[in-house]
Amino acid sequence: MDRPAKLTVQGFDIYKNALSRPQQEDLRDAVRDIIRAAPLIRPVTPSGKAMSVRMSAAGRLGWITDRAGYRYSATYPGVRGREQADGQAGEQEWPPIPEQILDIWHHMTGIARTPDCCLVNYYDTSARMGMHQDRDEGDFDWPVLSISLGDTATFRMGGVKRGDPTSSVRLESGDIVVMGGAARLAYHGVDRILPGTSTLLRDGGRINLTLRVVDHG
Ligand SMILES: O=C(O)CCC(=O)C(=O)O
Ligand SMILES: [Fe+2]
Repeated sequence: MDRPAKLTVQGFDIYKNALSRPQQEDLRDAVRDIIRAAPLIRPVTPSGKAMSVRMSAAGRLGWITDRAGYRYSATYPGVRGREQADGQAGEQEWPPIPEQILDIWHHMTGIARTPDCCLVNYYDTSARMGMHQDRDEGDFDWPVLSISLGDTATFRMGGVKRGDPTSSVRLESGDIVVMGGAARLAYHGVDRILPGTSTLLRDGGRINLTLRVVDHG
């Protein structure tokens, strides 16, 4: 994997076309394995509103949200079919972060430390994500790395204050974004998914992976 060309927009480092089609297919299959172990759930925000994005995670910690708040959890909050036929949420750990995803993190960031969380977001063509900061981690010196797979998204980037001017870029399958430095606490969100823009995912939609060092305590 070469170091792809970088475009910087409002402090967000955007690497277009960073992953080849075979790499994207390999990642797609790795994500399928994660989702098999920890099926996608549609989380609710602390106010009780269902998110349009569905989520899973891999790693030591997964980011979750429910009525109790936004946080990282060492266990999967959903109900797993086979072992949890009684309908009780389990005390099941998240699956490990696949090696090829860790390789991308190390290669793109140059950071030796392994991320704690690989959040998996699945957007169907009507899903979006409102403008927000990623601020549930314990240390904002570590960047967040994001990988896009499947249909193109319109990704909106702002500043560190809500209401700062924004601009948007199209993130296509195989693009990588690194949010570090000034952009680490910048607002960002996904305005929309452009249906039919990729053949990577059989049923369409978009997968976004975000890698984070959580570093609590
Ligand atoms: O889907 C994306 O590109 C961004 C996801 C995101 O901002 C997040 O999961 O915090
Ligand atoms: Fe985010």
